[in-house]
Amino acid sequence: MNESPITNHQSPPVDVVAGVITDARGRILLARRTEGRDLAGLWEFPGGKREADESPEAALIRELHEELGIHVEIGAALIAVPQQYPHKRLRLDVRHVASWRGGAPKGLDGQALAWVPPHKLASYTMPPADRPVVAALLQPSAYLVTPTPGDDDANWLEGLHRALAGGVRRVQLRAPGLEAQRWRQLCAQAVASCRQAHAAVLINGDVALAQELQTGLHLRASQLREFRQRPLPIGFEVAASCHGSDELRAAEALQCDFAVVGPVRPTPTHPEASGIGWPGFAALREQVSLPIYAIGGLAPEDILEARAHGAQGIAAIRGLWPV
Ligand SMILES: Nc1nc2c([nH]c(=O)n2[C@@H]2O[C@H](COP(=O)(O)OP(=O)(O)OP(=O)(O)O)[C@@H](O)[C@H]2O)c(=O)[nH]1
Repeated sequence: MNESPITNHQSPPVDVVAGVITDARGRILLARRTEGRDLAGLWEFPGGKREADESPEAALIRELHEELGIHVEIGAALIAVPQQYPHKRLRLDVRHVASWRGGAPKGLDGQALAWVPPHKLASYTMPPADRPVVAALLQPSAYLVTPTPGDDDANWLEGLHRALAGGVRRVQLRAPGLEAQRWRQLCAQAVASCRQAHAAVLINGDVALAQELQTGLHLRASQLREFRQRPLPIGFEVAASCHGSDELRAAEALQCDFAVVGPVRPTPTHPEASGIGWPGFAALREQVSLPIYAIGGLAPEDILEARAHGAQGIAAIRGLWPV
């Protein structure tokens, strides 16, 4: 290691490139970091540091040849995660590997290799920057937050059906100020629709209703202080809205599955808040290893840019609600 032992949040990040190599059975290749290196023993996506004069693609091609003995063709970008570690900052730029030749990958540096079915990735201990990478591989890139229903509940349910038919697979049911009994009934119907579409569903703010309807729970930022432990058992998703690093750390301490951070851009729903922009988002993102959706004036066409700043994707009310 040649990094300074003194944490310097302003020091430029180390650029790291890594590849998602998938075999014909859909399994993903992980490599185990060898003894004597930083984060030894942890599993990671094969790759390494980019040299100053290299493009990310050239660096990844070189690293995978040196470490695994294969010649790869680089595919689509998955996510680039800015991450603060105690002694350094890095930006982990992860690409899919479209194809390779040169036979089966071999651990040429003496590193153990494992072909891992996607649903088992979470059981491998990985560095903090890899948690958002695994989430980007497995979880939805869009998180719909429902608008408050107007007078017509059927119309609102129809909007939800259309969003689900359009591919939304994670939904937060939210309607601040709606009368409790009406909202409970609407939620029960909405939960049934989400289940039918195999979409994850989280209820905003109301633990009792989430428990009753057996859904996930989305905590408002102001609720983070109310809980000392995860409010629902593992297996029921818990998420939180966060605006700064203290709230993100609180969400991580509560073992939230993911967070939502924004506004990236100013929005009509929160006109008082000026946007933090993508650099502001990335600066918060690197403080924790939680998967984080970006919110605030975003729509599906922003997902690629969101991923380039380490986001799981975008969360939106209007941007994901069919007109
Ligand atoms: N290749 C790879 N590196 C990762 C991943 N996640 C992650 O945090 N890293 C970090 O990115 C850096 C990669 O650099 P490297 O693989 O060339 O490691 P190295 O031994 O030269 O680095 P070191 O000097 O930090 O020990 C390491 O600090 C490593 O911990 C990952 O999934 N793949």
